[in-house]
Amino acid sequence: MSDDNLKNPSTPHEFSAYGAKPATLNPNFENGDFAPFDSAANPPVDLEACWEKVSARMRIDLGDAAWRSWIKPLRVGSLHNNMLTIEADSSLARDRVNSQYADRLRVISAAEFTGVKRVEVRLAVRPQSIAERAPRITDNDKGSAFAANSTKYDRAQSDSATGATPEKFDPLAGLDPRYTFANFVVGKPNELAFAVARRTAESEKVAFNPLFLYGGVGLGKTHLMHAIAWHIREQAPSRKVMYLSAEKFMYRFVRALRFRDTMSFKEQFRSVDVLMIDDVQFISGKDSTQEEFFHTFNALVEDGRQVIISADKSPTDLEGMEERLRSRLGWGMVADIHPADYELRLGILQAKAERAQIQIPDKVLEFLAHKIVSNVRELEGALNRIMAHAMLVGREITIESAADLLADLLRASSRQISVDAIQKRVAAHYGIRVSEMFSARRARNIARPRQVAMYLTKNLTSLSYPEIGRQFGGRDHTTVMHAVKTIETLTLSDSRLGEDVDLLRSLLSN
Ligand SMILES: Nc1ncnc2c1ncn2[C@@H]1O[C@H](COP(=O)(O)OP(=O)(O)OP(=O)(O)O)[C@@H](O)[C@H]1O
Repeated sequence: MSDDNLKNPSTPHEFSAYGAKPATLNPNFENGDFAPFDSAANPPVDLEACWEKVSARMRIDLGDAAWRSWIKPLRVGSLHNNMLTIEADSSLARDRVNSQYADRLRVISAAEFTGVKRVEVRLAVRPQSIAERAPRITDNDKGSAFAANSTKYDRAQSDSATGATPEKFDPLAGLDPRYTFANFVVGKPNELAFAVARRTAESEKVAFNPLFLYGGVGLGKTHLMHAIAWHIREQAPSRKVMYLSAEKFMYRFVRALRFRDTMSFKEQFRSVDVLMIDDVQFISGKDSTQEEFFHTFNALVEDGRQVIISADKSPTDLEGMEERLRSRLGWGMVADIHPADYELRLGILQAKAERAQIQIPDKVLEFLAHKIVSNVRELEGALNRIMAHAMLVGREITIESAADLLADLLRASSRQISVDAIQKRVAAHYGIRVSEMFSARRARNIARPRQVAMYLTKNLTSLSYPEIGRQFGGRDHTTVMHAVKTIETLTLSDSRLGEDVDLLRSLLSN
């Protein structure tokens, strides 16, 4: 869709995947076997015209940059049984739109597809794009599990990498323009990561090498990585910065092997001033990619170039990563991003609502900050839904209407159990102080409840053994493993303990 089309919605829309076809026909019907849209339930709908309106509203809503990156390349596919299919040109783009903009697309589509009683939105990859796809990488390719995190940069690289000729490589294409330091809200849980990221971006000389940022899903690692790249690009344009996901690093490496082009691969990566690799855990268990990464890493660090890495775990907890690489990754500055606390969640909501210039009452923002505790991405998703609704109905949103709109998210969120809640509940049950969960005391009346709490944490949360150890006063992961095994065994023979554990589990789960 060209920008002109937006200004003039009557201009026929270039529909490259299918050729120019009448807008009210379903392009999914091949060989001229066209059927009117949704003939059973609704009158024919001018899909192109409706989609243009949706797209135009998304443009106003998201701002030009995000719209250009993510919405503009989408095509309207079909509308069948109230299911509107929107097509992206790659699975990376589809997943990204799905995770970031689907709610807003749904609400706006429901309003703009007039004449249709109800619209559900589904995102798909344009069939032509699937056919064009390069053969998949066999080295344990994680595929779409990672696609949601990929940027347009990845998509551009991936799409251009499908041809047989060496692709033109833009090392910074597709950095998300919203991911800047200015747009990053700082609070206790992320202040260290923010400070070192800023320092690294501002330093003319290599600051910490490597800088290793880690934290759970959706807590802002990619945001900080992009912010560093933006800052360097603006302040020191002569420095050569390369940013890419570890998935893409592997992709490019495998491709270089396939085209026997490893020399130029090495040259490309070793000639940069700053190398940024996002989600490095992706290469866990991928031995040859790790080997190549190890050599690239060493070459750069030895040559005094800056390396910046992000991952979902600390270097020592990266399972499936070679020991020598894990230890190198931990050599420089390691900074973690903790889950956002209430104040930070509220701050992020306020900043985002303010930027979107949409009035949401404080009470509603506070309600969201209390209820959506999983991660910032989900928090953003919830706010987007509320803002889209506020924009559409033009009425002030209340806590009740927010709760209705977010019923599914709130249910999922309330099922999440925190270590803190487990420790408090177990301590209360056994009549000990919560602080004993972290203490070094080994007396049986303290040690056993602590083991029960570790066992429940392993069972009711997704935390790893090392992470649990840290939450229990910095204990070693082997201590946690021992505790879990002990309780598992004891509950088989000690019915009293078995009952205690069952009771606690059900109290915590409901
Ligand atoms: N402190 C913050 N201030 C503003 N926005 C934030 C903050 N933290 C996270 N976000 C936003 O939350 C969303 C998710 O962040 P991001 O993609 O950087 O997470 P991530 O840690 O890289 O996740 P993943 O592990 O899935 O790769 C982004 O839209 C980002 O802008």
